[in-house]
Amino acid sequence: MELQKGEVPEKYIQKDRDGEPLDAKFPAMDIPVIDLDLLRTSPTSSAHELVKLRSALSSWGCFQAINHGMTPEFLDKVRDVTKQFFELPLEQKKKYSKEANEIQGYGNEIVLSDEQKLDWSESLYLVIQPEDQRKLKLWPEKPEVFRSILHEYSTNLQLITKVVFKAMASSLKLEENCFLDQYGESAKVKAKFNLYPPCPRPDLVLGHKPHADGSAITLILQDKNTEGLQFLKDNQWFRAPIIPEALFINIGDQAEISSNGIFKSLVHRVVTNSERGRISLAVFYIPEIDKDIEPFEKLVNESRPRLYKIIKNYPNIYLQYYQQGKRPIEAAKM
Ligand SMILES: O=C(O)CCC(=O)C(=O)O
Ligand SMILES: [Fe+2]
Repeated sequence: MELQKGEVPEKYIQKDRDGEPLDAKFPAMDIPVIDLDLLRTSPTSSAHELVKLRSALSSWGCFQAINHGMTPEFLDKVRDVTKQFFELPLEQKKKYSKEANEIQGYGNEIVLSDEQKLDWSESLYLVIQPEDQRKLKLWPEKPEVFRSILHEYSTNLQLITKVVFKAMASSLKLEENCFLDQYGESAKVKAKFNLYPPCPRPDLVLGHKPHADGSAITLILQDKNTEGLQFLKDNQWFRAPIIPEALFINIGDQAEISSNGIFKSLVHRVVTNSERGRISLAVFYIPEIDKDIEPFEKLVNESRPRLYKIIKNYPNIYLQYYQQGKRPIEAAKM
């Protein structure tokens, strides 16, 4: 259904709020801005960035990346095509609808039970890598530049994810390819375009329910004007600040496992706003499903025992646990 201003149907009203309205003004996260250019250059110039990166990923599990190789103008184009797609008449968007039991395509979140509270959002979910797994018939033809912009964005993210995984490894004093090798050359990269329309009851309704990502890492292009993303740390919600030219990068469960829990995959959610809608583009980097995902041996020692088992096909585990209302990463704990 298309979400409109007006009455909010019961199915969207969150019950287990802890007293506080969902749109309370929470503090902003204090996370660093990391310059990817400094990470690409000499070891000496990157040393300081690596310390910042390790500290950010072990406390907040996220950071903002600048000098990632995409211009602010290009990021605005990505935001524009996202907006233009969601502004198409519903009939046109439905041409790209998810088919039964499919996650790729346009629509609302998957409903797994009758009691499930619904998110105030629409999304378009597309595999972007490996290229031969793209389902082009689900890639919008309107706006006309949608496909070429997404292709260019995807090419850029391929380079960026390599830099980020190598830096994550170096910050842990590990061999720089260890994350990339564990996750495989054909790791899946999925793009999720989100629209959170204005909502008449932001105090009661969420744009995206609390969850941690099942990816290794997620790269988010945030709306330039409207905040909404929040992270839970020590039982308190914090707002993710907007830096228009930055990519917001967060750790998902699989990188928490590989790092033996040093990097944190935090629970996050998206709140709504009564005046303005919000768009975002989240890109998930998902290891090959037949790879063994487990803590790097060098990160297991007497002072830091092994916290996670070997797991395979985490997306499958994720769905089962999520369905039961449990945190999927529990399945991997020793
Ligand atoms: O909209 C956002 O900023 C983040 C969305 C998100 O957390 C997700 O799709 O997993
Ligand atoms: Fe997420």
